Parts: sequence; C-alpha cells; structure tokens
Amino acid sequence: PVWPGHCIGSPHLCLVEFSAFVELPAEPKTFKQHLFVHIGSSPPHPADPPLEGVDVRQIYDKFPEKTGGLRDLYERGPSNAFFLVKFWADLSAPLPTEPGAFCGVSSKYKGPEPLAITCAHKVCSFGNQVVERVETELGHLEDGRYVFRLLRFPLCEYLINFVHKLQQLPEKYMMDSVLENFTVLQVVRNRDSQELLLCVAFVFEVSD
Ligand SMILES: CCCCCCc1cccc(Nc2cccc(F)c2C(=O)O)c1
Repeated sequence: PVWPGHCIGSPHLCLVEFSAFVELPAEPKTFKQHLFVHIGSSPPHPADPPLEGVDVRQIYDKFPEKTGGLRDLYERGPSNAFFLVKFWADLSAPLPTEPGAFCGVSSKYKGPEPLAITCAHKVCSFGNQVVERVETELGHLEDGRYVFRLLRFPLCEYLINFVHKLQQLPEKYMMDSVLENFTVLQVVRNRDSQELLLCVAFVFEVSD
C-alpha cells in the first residue's frame, strides 16, 4: 500500500528501499550485514508522519550548480519527482576495509509502467561532483506493478576510503562536520525517453 505524501516517488516511480551496507563473514559460513544507511526496511504504516515540504533552494549549494546541476534539473521538473532524504548513518559498523568485508549499495523501485530506467548516483564533496555511477535496470512485473531491483552494487573505492576515514575520527561532531559537505544525488530517468522519474538528494549525519 502506498499512502500519498508518504512515498518517495512520483506517479511514475517510487523508491521503496535503499541501503548501503558492509557484510562480514561470520561463523559458520554465514555473513553478518551492517547497514550504514537504509530506508524502507519496514513496511509503510498509516501512522507514519507524512513527508514535509522543503525549499530546494536551501540545498542548491550542496550539489553541482553549473549547467545540469540541481537547479537546472529542478527548473526542468517535474517538481513532484524531487525529494530530500536525510540519513542518520550508523558508522559503528565494522571497517569496510576489513579482510573479507563486502560493501554494497542496493536500491528498489516500484512503478506502474513496464520501462527501463537509468539510475545515476553522483557523490558531491563541497558541492562538486567527485564520482558518478550509472546503472540501467528493466522492470519486472510483480503483483500488477513493475519492480526495479538494483541490488548489491559494490561500493566504489572512493566511498570505501571515505567511510573508512570517517570512522577513524574520534568525535561524532567531527564526523558530522565532514558529512555537512558530503552529499549524494540520485537521478532516475526513463532510459528511452530520458524523462526524469525521480531525483533524490541524500544528505547525511551520524546517528547517536
Ligand atoms: C556516510 C555513509 C555514506 C554511505 C554511502 C551511501 C551511498 C548512497 C548513494 C550512492 C552510493 N554509492 C555511489 C554513489 C555514487 C557513485 C558511486 F560509484 C557509488 C558507489 O557506491 O559505487 C552510496
């Protein structure tokens, strides 16, 4: 069930799950997964507080501002495809550089139409893009809706090093101040029409 005002999505596509995690081998022959960030792990509930509106101008400086930046994207619209997600990251997870550790990113989307989507993630540092990754995924019909799964993509070296350095800071306030200048922009488009389906701006703090 999808309640209006609760889902991160436009009528064409909703982000139903997102996680970035590290997995470590555990005995016997199993893996223990630690989530750095996640949304959608629990089913939506009518009592969930509705999403609140924010002014996109407040975050323009955290993302690329030149041609094709967040302002250009937003002015092209549609405005109902734009979302801001604030993650409280759990950095108490094991070091991503531990031997045998696998760090991954998973996204899951749902929509009414059988289309192919491109999902671009751009990591921005001080508002400048430092690394981008684009994946393409076809929808699969499940219970009358199309599901798009982009599962377990390996976290890029830049981010593994970034998380590793973050975890070594002695104080939470230091991690938060580094994270003030770290953002990720997720831009999902219809592969064939290039229509913007979803644009999610991720900002981060460390959870207590
Ligand atoms: C403070 C904890 C931050 C966890 C990172 C969350 C996150 C959130 C969203 C995306 C990504 N990943 C990428 C982002 C951009 C380009 C990339 F190559 C990647 C990648 O992983 O390969 C990572």
